[in-house]
Amino acid sequence: MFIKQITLRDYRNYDHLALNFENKVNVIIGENAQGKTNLMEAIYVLAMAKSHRTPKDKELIRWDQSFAKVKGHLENRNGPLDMEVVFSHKGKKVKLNKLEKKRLSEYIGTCNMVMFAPEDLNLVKGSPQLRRRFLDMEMGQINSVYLYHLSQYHRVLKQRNQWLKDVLQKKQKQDNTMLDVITDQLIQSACQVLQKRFAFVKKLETWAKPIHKEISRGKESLEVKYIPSIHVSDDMDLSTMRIVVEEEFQRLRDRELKRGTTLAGPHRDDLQFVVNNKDIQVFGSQGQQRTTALSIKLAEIELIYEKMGEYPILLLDDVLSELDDYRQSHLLNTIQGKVQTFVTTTSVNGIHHQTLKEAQMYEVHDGKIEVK
Ligand SMILES: Nc1ncnc2c1ncn2[C@@H]1O[C@H](COP(=O)(O)OP(=O)(O)OP(=O)(O)O)[C@@H](O)[C@H]1O
Repeated sequence: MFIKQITLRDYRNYDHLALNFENKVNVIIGENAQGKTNLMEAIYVLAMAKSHRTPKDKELIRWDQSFAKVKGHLENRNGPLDMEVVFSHKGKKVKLNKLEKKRLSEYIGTCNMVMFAPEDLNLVKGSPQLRRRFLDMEMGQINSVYLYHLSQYHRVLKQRNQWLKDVLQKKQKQDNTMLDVITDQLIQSACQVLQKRFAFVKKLETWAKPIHKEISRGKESLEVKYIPSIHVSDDMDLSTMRIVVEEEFQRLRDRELKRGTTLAGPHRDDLQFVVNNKDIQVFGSQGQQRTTALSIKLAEIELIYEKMGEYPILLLDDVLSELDDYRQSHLLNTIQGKVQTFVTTTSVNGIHHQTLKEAQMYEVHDGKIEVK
């Protein structure tokens, strides 16, 4: 899969932009605050209908304008494909081959993308929220059933939390039958989300293990574990899992009523990265944490290929210079010739690799881009 052309209209600091890309490495060079990340974000938005750096769609609209549009002309294994996302103050609209899709789940997943930005280097040592977001974004684009259950889960969770809060603040009478009904709905979606996350993490580990071994020059062995807040495990079938989750919610009921919030479930879970039997969030060096983040990203590329039969598009936003020569080479060697890649950098100095020498170069200055 690759993007042949992107058009932007009033997107961040771009008023109008139409740019053609090659199915190879495309390098976007520019000084700070010229629009490099904005362009990467726009490419990401084209596939995911939301930004990787803000949950607020309105921020994407150019200041003082009423809407922002991102359009792309792509080529996948089935032929040409047109994608379009429009953000306005009323909301967003997506179109596939000029036809509007009412549900985002019918749009997301058409074009797969892997983004590697400096904040991804925090995947290991950052907050659990970051790792959950990573799981949800990556799984959502290759598994629409997961996306469906996840959105159900969040919808019911919000409702349940509101109910618990209202009871705590005495705005609502405590009605246990009502709580039972909402809890039952929550458990149903929670078990679906949990089962799919367990399966994804297992696959991710299978791919990441050998990649990690190679980047660490055979010295380290990586394990990736899903850490649930409820004592369920990946060998449980759905009905066993359900019983365990139900019991946990029974046990937590009084505490939840006192605290006014839902205390366990997929929204409280985490991922753990273990290298040579040590949790590297706690014990890992910065280098080990980077190697792990890179292995996970490279594993994702392979996982998407396995699941979708096509390589995703790779976005490397200001991240090459954060990796040492060996990790850089490993990354570039892996993607060479098979993955359309976008790289942003303030300078190509220090990036020595054949791939970059053969890349298409673009220069960005104040929301305008020139092909070099
Ligand atoms: N909604 C918006 N409307 C207009 N301009 C915006 C909007 N949002 C951000 N900008 C501007 O876009 C500019 C470029 O931002 P961008 O994040 O793309 O920089 P960059 O080229 O990646 O720089 P760096 O190397 O520092 O990351 C910033 O000056 C910012 O003020």
